[in-house]
Amino acid sequence: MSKVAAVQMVSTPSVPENIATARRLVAEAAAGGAELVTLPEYWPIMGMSDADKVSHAEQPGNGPIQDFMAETAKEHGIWLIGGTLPLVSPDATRVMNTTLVYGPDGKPVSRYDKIHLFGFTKGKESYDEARTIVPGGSVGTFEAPFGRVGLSVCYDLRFPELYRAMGDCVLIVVPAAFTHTTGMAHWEVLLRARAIENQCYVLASAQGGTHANGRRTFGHSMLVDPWGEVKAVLNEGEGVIEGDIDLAYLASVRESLPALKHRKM
Ligand SMILES: NC(=O)CCC(=O)C(=O)O
Repeated sequence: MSKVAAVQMVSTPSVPENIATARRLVAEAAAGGAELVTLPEYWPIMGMSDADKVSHAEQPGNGPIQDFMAETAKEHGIWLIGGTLPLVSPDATRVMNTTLVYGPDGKPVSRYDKIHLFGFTKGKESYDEARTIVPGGSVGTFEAPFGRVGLSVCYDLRFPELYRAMGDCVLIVVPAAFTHTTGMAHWEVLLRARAIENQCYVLASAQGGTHANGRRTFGHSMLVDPWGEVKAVLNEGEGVIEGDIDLAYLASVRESLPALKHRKM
């Protein structure tokens, strides 16, 4: 069995403050025995205006946010899935919303740029990520000691074909910042659906509270098992959830209900 953990945050407009919070919560997860820890979407910048978010973009391999993640993975000897951070894109006015994964030696092992960009308008609530983010174009996975891990970000959760394209994963991670409105309606159902249809664990690390920019995020960081059962959840506020990846259990679910073998397309 391998222990994994998800960090939930209510990020503020201050990068140093968010780094301090992430440092404390990742240390707590590692002290609890987690081998793999994931941070939420835009954990260093979620509380900022869109213009400020773009101005904090880092060059790949260079910047205080990436330095922190590399040092922290090494310090605790963990696999750190760095939620997302803004990385510079060829388009000077927009960024890539990127997940970087670090191994226990602190070296980067994988990169995934969020593919599906969120858009939503209901009454006074309106979001259009395409204004500040350039979409990625490739699937992201990496091999952890317990098996393949698939990378996705927030709104990606609504596109099941992305997860099929990852191949056979033991664990899917979903750093997120779901809105409170859409989260109430869809978050848990979508996470459980992805776990059930891919017969794997799903670990989601969320933003969960009211941010300085007025945005309210849903929280409910969650670990779901391959049968679709919720094993751990944190409703709101910052904190850590953890649980086990049990490969024998995953194999037993796939053996008793061989849906993945019955696929026709
Ligand atoms: N940051 C996001 O991708 C938000 C996605 C979301 O809230 C949704 O309902 O989907």
